[in-house]
Amino acid sequence: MEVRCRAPGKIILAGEHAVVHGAAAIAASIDLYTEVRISLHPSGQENELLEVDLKDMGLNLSWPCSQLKEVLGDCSVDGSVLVSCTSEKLELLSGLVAQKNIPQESVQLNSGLYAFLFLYTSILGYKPGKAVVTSELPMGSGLGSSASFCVALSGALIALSEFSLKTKEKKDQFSFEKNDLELVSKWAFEGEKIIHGKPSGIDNTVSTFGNMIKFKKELKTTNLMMPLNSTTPLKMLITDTRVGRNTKSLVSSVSERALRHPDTMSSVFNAINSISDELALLVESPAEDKIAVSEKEEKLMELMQMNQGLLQCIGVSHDSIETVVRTTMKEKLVSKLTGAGGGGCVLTFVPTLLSAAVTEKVISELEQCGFRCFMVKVGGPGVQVFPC
Ligand SMILES: Nc1ncnc2c1ncn2[C@@H]1O[C@H](COP(=O)(O)OP(=O)(O)O)[C@@H](O)[C@H]1O
Ligand SMILES: C[C@@](O)(CCOP(=O)(O)O)CC(=O)O
Ligand SMILES: [Mg+2]
Repeated sequence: MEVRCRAPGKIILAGEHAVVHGAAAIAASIDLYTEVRISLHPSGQENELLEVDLKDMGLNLSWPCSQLKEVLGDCSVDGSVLVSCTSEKLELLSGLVAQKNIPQESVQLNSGLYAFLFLYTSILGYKPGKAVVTSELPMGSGLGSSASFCVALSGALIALSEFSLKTKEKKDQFSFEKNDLELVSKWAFEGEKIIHGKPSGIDNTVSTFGNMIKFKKELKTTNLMMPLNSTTPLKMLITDTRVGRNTKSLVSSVSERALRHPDTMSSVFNAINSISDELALLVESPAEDKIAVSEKEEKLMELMQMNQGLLQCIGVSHDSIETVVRTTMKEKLVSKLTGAGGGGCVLTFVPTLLSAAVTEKVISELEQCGFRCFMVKVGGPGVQVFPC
């Protein structure tokens, strides 16, 4: 039995970091995907293995299923019942990965591998199988590679566990329904917790459901997730500064600053919340003629600019990000970091009437700084499963 599942990366138009502390944020899926293909092998054979092939990293690892069972213990496997990874379990998973002597330059993959082992064994138990992972997303650069990996993986695993419940004739008709999508997103969130420490849930939500969403984390009730219908297409240039960073440490540095300056940081988070609220209303507002479109674009750029200022003030900007902001500003274009910051990717809004010549000039200047630029389509589909 085999399935292929793909899930998109994302950009955050407003509200990163503040969303972890309860503010609203706006995110949209982009047309760059992570794909996970899983084939299950027949059980009851000798030397059964769970294999993972991270194609882009050239890393192929396997564990005997008997070893996984011995180390992780018996588990009651039911993909429809969510469980969180305990610190004891994480320790056991880290032991299983440590045995593989992963090269030093790939250690950032460790947390992804813990998430892989956790999700696979929690949803499918110790069934022998092979997962092949490929991704179009630059890893660790703010475009949500961790969430798209967790969503594509959870999607493939849920599809396989549901497939096994379906009658033979229906096996090639699988597609995710609303309940499946919610389950996929929740499992992916459990994976994100292993990678990020304290995710808000926005990345797995937008990667699962696609389009553009307004998201707000709720402590006591269900998170707010509101799809937004943008009335004008948004064109975004992405600049990858190629400066590596790690979401987990940036998120915890902001939390530490919030502990040191609770009132001040809470005012900043409130200001970011207002930016997200305003941006949500703006993208859905009608713009029937050219004047209305350009007024709307001016407002959007101003909101992005204010958000970048506040991100800088909470300590998550970086010299490379500021270089992109200054370089694009020469052509009156506005840029802001996207995702956790500290390097990674920067968004530049491309107004409808901007000439191709100016766009090319800006890209060329950014590339001379050693950055990589590309355009993305904003607001496409979320997770999709394809039977093989
Ligand atoms: N294709 C993948 N295979 C394995 N692990 C991955 C993959 N994509 C992302 N990850 C995990 O996610 C981490 C990057 O996540 P993060 O720091 O949140 O940055 P971002 O989500 O912005 O790319 C990687 O270090 C790795 O552990
Ligand atoms: C900083 C944050 O708001 C977004 C992180 O996105 P990324 O992992 O950098 O793509 C964290 C979160 O919301 O979980
Ligand atoms: Mg991430």
